[in-house]
Amino acid sequence: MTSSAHSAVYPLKAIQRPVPRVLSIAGSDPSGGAGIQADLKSIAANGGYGMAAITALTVQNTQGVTAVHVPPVEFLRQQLDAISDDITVDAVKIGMLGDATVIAEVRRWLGEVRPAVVVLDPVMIATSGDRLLAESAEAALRQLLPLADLVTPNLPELAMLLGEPEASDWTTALEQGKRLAAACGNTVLVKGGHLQGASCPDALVNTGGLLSQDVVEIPGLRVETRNSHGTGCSLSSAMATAKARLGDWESALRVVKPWLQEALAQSAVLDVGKGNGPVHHFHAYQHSLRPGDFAVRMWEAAQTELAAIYGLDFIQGLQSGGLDEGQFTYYLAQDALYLNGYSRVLARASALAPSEAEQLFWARGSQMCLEVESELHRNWLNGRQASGERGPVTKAYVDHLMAASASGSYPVLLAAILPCYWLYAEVGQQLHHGYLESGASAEHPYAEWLRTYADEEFAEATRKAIDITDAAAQAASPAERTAMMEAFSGSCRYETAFFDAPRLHG
Ligand SMILES: Nc1ncnc2c1ncn2[C@@H]1O[C@H](COP(=O)(O)OP(=O)(O)OP(=O)(O)O)[C@@H](O)[C@H]1O
Ligand SMILES: Cc1ncc(CO)c(N)n1
Repeated sequence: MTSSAHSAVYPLKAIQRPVPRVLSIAGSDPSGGAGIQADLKSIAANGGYGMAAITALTVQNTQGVTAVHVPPVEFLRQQLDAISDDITVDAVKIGMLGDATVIAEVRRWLGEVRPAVVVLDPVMIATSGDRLLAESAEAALRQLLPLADLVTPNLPELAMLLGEPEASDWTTALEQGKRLAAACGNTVLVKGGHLQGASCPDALVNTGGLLSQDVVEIPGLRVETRNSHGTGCSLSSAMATAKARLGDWESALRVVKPWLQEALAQSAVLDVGKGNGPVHHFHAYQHSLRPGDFAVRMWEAAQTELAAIYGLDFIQGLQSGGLDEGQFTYYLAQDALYLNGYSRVLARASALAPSEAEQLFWARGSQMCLEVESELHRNWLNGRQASGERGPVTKAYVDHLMAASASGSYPVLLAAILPCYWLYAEVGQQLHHGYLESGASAEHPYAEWLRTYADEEFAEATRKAIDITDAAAQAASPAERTAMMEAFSGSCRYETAFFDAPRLHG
């Protein structure tokens, strides 16, 4: 491709760093919702590598700030220098500064390092109404504004920086934003968080021609929630990160605004604190599965069926030895028929498997089924009076497996296959265990059969089948996972019905 063709594809956007290195210079909120704790989460959630130089320690939770400690400013200098001596900082977000000595130190560092992106959140008063900047430091903060590329005041802070009354409507807020932007020569992000009403817009304001127009407004709906602790911190650090990643403020706000709206909307999930709780920075990740998660979900779904299985006359009779011989024969004969169909379904899983290891695993399983089938005929059904016809449950179960196989989805097929391994291994282990507990009498009429349940090779194959299915679920789409749970639960119900079939149809 020629370079002109390239610039035709990307006429406006300079894609910058894939993972920008973003520094937050801010205060600590031990409850994790605001300050550097919020910044680090916000930076990570928006694709950056987060760093933090701490200006001040607060004692606060979701109900308010009760104390502030500003460590000696020399220590902040050491933190800042340690970072910039070693690391290229792609973007900086500045939050709580505490007092004028801290502001002077940050000003010195900015002058020396000149980071490419500087976002200043002029934190003065917390959501709870507590002061986070000494009153005597307000003039110093005003003088720091021109060193930032983007300033993100809330409406009370915007008014205070201008020395005007607080705006109570959006038009007035935008006018104030223009005055501040003109005075500081940079871009102001005017935030609608403190407005009344159903809408909650934000706007980028620049009077120097830096934006596509003087005011770029991104509309938004107000989320009905008390959990707005740290929204300002989260927004400003997200903007620093997105600017470094995407190259311009407008693109940054277009991705950050809906992200923050969703973080507010999903904040209740966190259930943190009795006051104004934090937002859910990682809401986008909550649907992703970690290894083992899906196996746990399947296991939970199987519990009702397992309980039903243990309650069956067939299982109790097998355990006690009181099971009718004819029912046992029916069960064995149906098992042989079932295994033939199951073998074909495992062969299909082998054909769909994404790796040779899994292909081999299911192919071995398929072969094993046929071996067990002929073993049933040779050793167990030999000499017994059994019909060679598939009973209704056997037929329905195999049809269910065939349908999963016909779906063409490997994860769905595995979910349908799994209960035959898992529930059988589980029930078999319980029965064998019960047999040993009761003294392992050789007189037990089904002693020999109960001993087959102690097969460690089958237990090992079951563990592997669970792992493979769990991994397939991780790679599957949400819709496929829903289909997996359906297929899995369906097979669990057939496992129960299969043990109950001798009583009904034998
Ligand atoms: N209820 C809400 N619904 C949707 N967006 C909101 C809501 N409250 C705040 N926001 C958004 O959150 C961001 C921060 O706005 P806000 O004006 O609340 O800042 P702030 O007062 O500095 O925040 P903080 O609570 O951290 O001090 C803005 O993008 C704003 O639009
Ligand atoms: C440390 C800290 N910074 C900023 C804010 C503003 O929300 C806060 N509450 N705490």
